[in-house]
Amino acid sequence: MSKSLLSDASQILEKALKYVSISDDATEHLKYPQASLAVSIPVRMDDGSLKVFQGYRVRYDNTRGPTKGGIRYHPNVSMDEVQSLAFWMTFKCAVLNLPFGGAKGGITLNPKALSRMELERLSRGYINAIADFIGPDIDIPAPDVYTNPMIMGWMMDQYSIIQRKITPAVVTGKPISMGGSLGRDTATAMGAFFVIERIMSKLDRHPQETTVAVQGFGNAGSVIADLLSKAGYKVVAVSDSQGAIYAKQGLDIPSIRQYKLSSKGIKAVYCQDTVCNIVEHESITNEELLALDVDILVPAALENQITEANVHNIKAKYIFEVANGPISSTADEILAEKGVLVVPDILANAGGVTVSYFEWVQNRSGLYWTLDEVNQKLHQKMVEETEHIWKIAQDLSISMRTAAYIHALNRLGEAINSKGTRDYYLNGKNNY
Ligand SMILES: NC(=O)C1=CN([C@@H]2O[C@H](COP(=O)(O)OP(=O)(O)OC[C@H]3O[C@@H](n4cnc5c(N)ncnc54)[C@H](OP(=O)(O)O)[C@@H]3O)[C@@H](O)[C@H]2O)C=CC1
Ligand SMILES: O=C(O)CCC(=O)C(=O)O
Repeated sequence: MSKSLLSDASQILEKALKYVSISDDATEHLKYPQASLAVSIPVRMDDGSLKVFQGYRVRYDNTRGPTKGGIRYHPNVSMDEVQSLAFWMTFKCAVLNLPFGGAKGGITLNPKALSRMELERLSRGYINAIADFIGPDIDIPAPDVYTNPMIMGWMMDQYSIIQRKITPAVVTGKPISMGGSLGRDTATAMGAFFVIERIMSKLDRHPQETTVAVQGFGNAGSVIADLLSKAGYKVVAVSDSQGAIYAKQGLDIPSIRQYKLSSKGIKAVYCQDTVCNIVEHESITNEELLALDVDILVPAALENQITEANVHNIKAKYIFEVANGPISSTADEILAEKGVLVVPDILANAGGVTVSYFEWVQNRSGLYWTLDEVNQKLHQKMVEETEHIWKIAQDLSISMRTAAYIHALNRLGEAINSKGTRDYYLNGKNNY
């Protein structure tokens, strides 16, 4: 039987726990998701038929605060995937020292096959089904793959209808007009950019002589490609679910973003559309993109993209995991042996949840920040935690991933131990 994604994801704990003195109770506590909810969501389709979709929400651990994590709409969503994503959120929030635990949600579907009205009914139906499981002090959803501010707006509105009061802090990543934060739309990539810049400067690498390939061209991938190319990095390849394009001399990212907005796939750029100023390039596959001889590889699509099957083809020197879980645990070990520097998801993509935290704070205080304030605070947090993790990795001669988990485990272990044993004596009420 193949290993579940969650058991593969949690392999890292064994490595990190060797360096951390936390109690056996705390260790045991972190092995399992605290609460996992599976729901059926009936949706009236535009043609009058009824379709039932499967949805999930998992709260992995709430010791450090209400749980936090995005909602994914994708055909591959399963309970195992959502539990793994919630596990990563727990450690990510601890790495960034946010007052949150980890959660994640998802619905199994291809959202591209639904009309806007069907999507809205589905999103509101999902909130009806999970309303008792979430809340501004309990669990706070946000966007992830194939969800966006519009969907977050519907979800916040539906929750407010159920509660009979406007409750903006129940969901982050909302439209600005509904209490969203400035800078949340670019936050995942902006946070990753701050981490990349800090690590490249430590390694004395200059943008102009650094080539980059980015897999995935959505909220995270398209913005990081743009930020890097504007900073002078040579972004030579980008991709989406349909395929990739490559240009040795570097791609014109703003034009490709513009082109992608018109909802044509990246590969269609190859057909030399005259409206965009796109440099000469060739069409390659996603698999070929991962194997390019570049300095930096940025997986920004889905999990398990680099596994035992293709890890030996990887030529990049540095990998920044903007996607969650793009490297399997076995591949991660092989990359470490090859001397590839991997900056893990729980640091590299934590800008999104960090600005979600800022949004939650703004919603609760009623005071809203400028874009500069948001980005300055984001910069400060990303750089501070990058420095901590870099130092742990250097001091102990271990990978950045193990260092990041050590950093998170110290914070989580302390919080779990501070709570004592009261959780275990609440007569079944320990799942709030
Ligand atoms: N949004 C956020 O705030 C955060 C996201 N992340 C993580 O970043 C990753 C990307 O999320 P996000 O950008 O928000 O998602 P989006 O839905 O905005 O974009 C996903 C992108 O990935 C592409 N894609 C899908 N499947 C594949 C595939 N098999 N190969 C290559 N590309 C593929 C999509 O292609 P197409 O355009 O053709 O559909 C799309 O360009 C995920 O792992 C997510 O969990 C992490 C932290 C925060
Ligand atoms: O913004 C958030 O709350 C969560 C974002 C997310 O899902 C992630 O970091 O993977």
